[in-house]
Amino acid sequence: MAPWPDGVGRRVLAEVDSTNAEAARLAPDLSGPTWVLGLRQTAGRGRRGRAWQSAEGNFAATLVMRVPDGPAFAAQRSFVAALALQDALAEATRRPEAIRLKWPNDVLLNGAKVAGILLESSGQGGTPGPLCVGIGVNLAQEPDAGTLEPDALAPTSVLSATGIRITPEEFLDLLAPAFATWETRLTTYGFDPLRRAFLDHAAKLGEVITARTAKDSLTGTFTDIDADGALVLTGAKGRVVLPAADIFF
Ligand SMILES: O=C(O)CCCC[C@@H]1SC[C@@H]2NC(=O)N[C@@H]21
Repeated sequence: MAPWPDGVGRRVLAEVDSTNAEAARLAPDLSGPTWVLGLRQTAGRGRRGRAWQSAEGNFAATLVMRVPDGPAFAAQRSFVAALALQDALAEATRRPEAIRLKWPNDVLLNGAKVAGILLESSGQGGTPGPLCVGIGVNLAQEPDAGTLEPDALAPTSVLSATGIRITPEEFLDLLAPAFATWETRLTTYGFDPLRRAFLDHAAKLGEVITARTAKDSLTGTFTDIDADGALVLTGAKGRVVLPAADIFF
């Protein structure tokens, strides 16, 4: 296992409402990037205002870090997080081929959702603050499918898919070094190596998928991720570039 990254802090809390909320509260007093791990999370937040259920034994943590201002810099950290999750889950499960990345913010194990990423800025009053990279992983239990939206991808957990038990603290020891490695690659070589690595592990590349944006629903072949991290679909309307969407398959 790689060592804990230099200069990165760690706070472990027995119970927290949301690690993203706690990270935002702590941010003004932190001197460097810090992981906030909640062993019990009572009001976990998912994307698009959804709730995130964090059952006992699951991983709920947020890395609070400073990035240059601008949405591109924040969005690149969701690729850092996804690739770090790919590495950490591959190490934990010893089944790298079973793990795929669902653009932009989910991780699949045997085709079912095992992890999600939620990026939030901790800024207040219009001033951007440090970025909160929230990560939830179903280590021990998956949510009851009946509690999810009807078109949500089926959930799974590391335990039910593989029989492997790993604690949140052990998982953080895998994830934090992996995140630091991808962050260093990004800041040293730029976004392209991350784009290529993501494509190597992307779910449904070359297949027909449906992407829903706030305004539209588009079906086409998932052909690429562009230099800004946007999804490229090719279909009846030609090549369509979607900076933000939810994808369904
Ligand atoms: O798939 C999603 O909708 C994203 C889920 C992100 C959940 C994590 S759990 C740790 C962190 N704290 C939160 O309140 N949410 C994120």
